[in-house]
Parts: sequence; C-alpha cells; structure tokens
Amino acid sequence: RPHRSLSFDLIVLFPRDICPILKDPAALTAVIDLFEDHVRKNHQQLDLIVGLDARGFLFGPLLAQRLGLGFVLVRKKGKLPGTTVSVAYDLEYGKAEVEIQEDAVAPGQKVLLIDDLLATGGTLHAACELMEKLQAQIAGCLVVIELQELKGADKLKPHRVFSLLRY
Ligand SMILES: O=P(O)(O)OC[C@H]1O[C@H](OP(=O)(O)OP(=O)(O)O)[C@H](O)[C@@H]1O
Ligand SMILES: Nc1ncnc2[nH]cnc12
Repeated sequence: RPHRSLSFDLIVLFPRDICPILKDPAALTAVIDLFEDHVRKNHQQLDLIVGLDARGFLFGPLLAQRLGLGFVLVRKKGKLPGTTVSVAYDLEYGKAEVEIQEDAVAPGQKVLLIDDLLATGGTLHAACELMEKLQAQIAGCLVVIELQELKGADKLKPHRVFSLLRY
C-alpha cells in the first residue's frame, strides 16, 4: 500500500475532536478557566494572544477577553487584507503558508500562541517563525490537545507548550 505518515494514521484511527467541548458550555468554560489559570501563574506582562487559523480562533478570543488582552489572527495564505508577512512550511503532503498583517504585532511585544491541537508542530512552528519576522517575543504556545507521539513539542523548542489533553 502507499506510504502513509504516522500523523495520517492517527487522524484516521484516533481522530481527536474538539467539537464536543464547544458543544458543552461547562466544558468550554473549564478549558478557558484552565488556560487562564496557567497564563496568570506562568506568564507576566503579555501583550497579545495570537490564534491560528482556523480552530485556534475558537479558543483564542475567549482567553484573550478573560485576560484583558487583544487577539491577533494568523491565517492561511490569501485571507488577510492589507500588507502581510508570510512563512511557508512543509506538510506531509505538499506545502502550506501562514500569514499575518505586518503591523499586527509590534517589535518587542510579548505574545502567546494558541491553537486547538498540536500534531507534528509544523503549523505552530511556522507561526513562531512569523512572530520572529515581526520581532515579537514568544512567551509560549497553548493547545487544547497534544498528540505526543508526533513530538510536536520537540519541534517547537525552545518555546514551551502547555496542553490540556495529551494522547
Ligand atoms: O501540528 P501540525 O501537524 O501542524 O497539525 C496541527 C494543525 O492541524 C490542524 O489544522 P488544519 O491544518 O487541519 O486546519 P484547520 O484548523 O483550518 O481545519 C489543527 O487545527 C492544527 O492547526
Ligand atoms: N489524530 C488527529 N486528530 C485530529 N486532528 C489531527 N491532526 C493530526 N492528527 C490528528
């Protein structure tokens, strides 16, 4: 049979889905409570929460609002108006590109990145490269779900990853 990656096999055999969390208001509140608690204990003087397209947008603004911080979007290529900065990265099959508005984060601002799920780490790694292009300070990455077998947290080093559910 054709080669399939570990990530592909995991999606097919063990799909991890955040939809049940979103459907249950108590679960969603618990997720944001846990993130808020972690950030208040471990991160001081943050400037912005940066969320990843598309499912990072479901959690990021809720957390940002709790913390009294602004929220910034990292989008897939071609979606943002104005002047953008982009980073291309490899997927298991093909390539992708993420973008941010060039003035979304000012040099020196301290940001925390958020997404729903960490698999290989390619997406968050590319988003970290975007932050570096804008000379932001990366405080760390937050995800609801981490697929530990795929070692995404290693790929993101030296940046730290905080996850709520690990498989
Ligand atoms: O760690 P990685 O191997 O990069 O994979 C994780 C990324 O993959 C999924 O997004 P997807 O690309 O399916 O896009 P979507 O959120 O727009 O559905 C997930 O929401 C993460 O963003
Ligand atoms: N097992 C999995 N479930 C959901 N999304 C994924 N992305 C990569 N692996 C995944």
